[in-house]
Amino acid sequence: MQNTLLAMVNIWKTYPNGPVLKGVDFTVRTGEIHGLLGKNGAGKSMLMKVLSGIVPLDSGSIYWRGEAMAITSVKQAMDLGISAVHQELCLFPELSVAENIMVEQYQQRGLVKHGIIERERVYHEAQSILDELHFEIDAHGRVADLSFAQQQMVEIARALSRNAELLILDEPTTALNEREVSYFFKVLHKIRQRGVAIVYITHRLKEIRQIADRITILRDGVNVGTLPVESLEGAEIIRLMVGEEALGRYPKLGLPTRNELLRVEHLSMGNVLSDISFTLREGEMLGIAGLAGSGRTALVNSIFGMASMVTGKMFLRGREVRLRSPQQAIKLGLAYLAEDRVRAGLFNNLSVKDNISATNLKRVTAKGVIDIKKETLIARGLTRRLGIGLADLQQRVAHLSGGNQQKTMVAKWLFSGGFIYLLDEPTCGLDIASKVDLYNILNSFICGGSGVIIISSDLSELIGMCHRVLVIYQGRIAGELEGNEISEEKILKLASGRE
Ligand SMILES: Nc1ncnc2c1ncn2[C@@H]1O[C@H](COP(=O)(O)OP(=O)(O)OP(=O)(O)O)[C@@H](O)[C@H]1O
Repeated sequence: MQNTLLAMVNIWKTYPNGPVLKGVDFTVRTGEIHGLLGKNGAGKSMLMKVLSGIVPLDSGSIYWRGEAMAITSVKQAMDLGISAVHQELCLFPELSVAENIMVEQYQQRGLVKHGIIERERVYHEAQSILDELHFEIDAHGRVADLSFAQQQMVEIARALSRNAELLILDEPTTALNEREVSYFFKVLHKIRQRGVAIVYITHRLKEIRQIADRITILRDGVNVGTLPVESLEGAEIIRLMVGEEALGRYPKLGLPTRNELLRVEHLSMGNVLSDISFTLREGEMLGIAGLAGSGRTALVNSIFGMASMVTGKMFLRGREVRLRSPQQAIKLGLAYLAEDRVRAGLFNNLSVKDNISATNLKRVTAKGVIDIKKETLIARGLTRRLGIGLADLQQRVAHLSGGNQQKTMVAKWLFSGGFIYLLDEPTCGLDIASKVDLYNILNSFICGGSGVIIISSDLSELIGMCHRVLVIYQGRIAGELEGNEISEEKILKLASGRE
């Protein structure tokens, strides 16, 4: 086992609903970046929870540097040198960067003298850790004032300051823009050069190709392959993840466009949006592209009645409307899947069924009483169509995998029964098969005469699925592309103000 830092052997974990990890073997070598892939619910996060001491295993063995270890707590995992950075960061926003990095190590590093914390030394030590990693972050700054990407760096600095030898990163680039991702990758390379191993969980195959040395693919709680990244074609990875040949990734429909559903005229909002005009027709999927901060999200917020100081006109099926609240928007047939939904829009302690029906109880209520049969039937139909892996509809949302929580959020809005769907980054966190499921559901909506607006930073998704794409640059429509004109090059040119 030369060079092997970690070996997890025959790991089992079962919940009342059934086994989640079924005898998984998993190894990590010193100083490698190891991609961990698999469909939503395959067991990736669970395997890492076992490794980082959050969840106890039922049976199996863990070897650390060749020695058998029973990892029974997060502290013990950290003491060994195993640190996880989760998607929901665990920082104190009101404290400084230095305090966040050092807070657990004051005693250990001798930073407390006569009961008083030596602030200057705290800042100095934290700054030298940040500088050594080439993170351009001021240790005096308040965490709440940093971007998400910078906060992630602070978490990583904190983990490395505790001498982590294995860093677990769970979908670390989800909230980063392209520039931040390329900076982040440089950081990961530097960390690897220090001999630290990284387990990198993601659904983005392109990233895996760029960054990983080896990959492991989990399917339904089983390791179906650990291989060097260059030995596998993308299609082969997908086949291993999904267990079958992947069907067409973008099932775009070419429907004849019909009546106008939505018309926006000269919409402006402070200095965020300026003179935006466009239409959406029945049977159409309209993409909105633009860099982070270009005004993409502000645009859909203002259409959904969530923004103030909006000027201009809006027409639904030819009739002028003034939307002043999301409630009013929902009533008139708009549905909005917001970008910041990650778990925030779900009631964690309620069942999947209750979460789905919460947006439109009227649809399942007769004479003031909820028709449970109808509610169950619709919820079951939606969870099946979206492929939400769950034992039963009563399962609490808190116990779903991240991707399945995401799909529940989508199901919830689909249930609301609108005819104009505003979707902000709808496939973020979904595996490849689930993305296709979602596209097919959207197709069924446009076939039924609805219209869909998708904001996405995934350009191949926009190119693959949309009939038209509006590109926003600094709050204005920089250009509109249609049919074969829609290409990555053109979108990027318009989005960066170069055309
Ligand atoms: N506390 C729990 N109780 C019961 N089942 C659970 C619990 N936590 C997770 N599970 C189940 O374990 C399975 C694996 O979940 P896990 O979070 O590891 O998936 P994942 O591969 O990380 O997926 P994703 O890509 O969606 O994040 C899922 O079916 C999930 O519902």
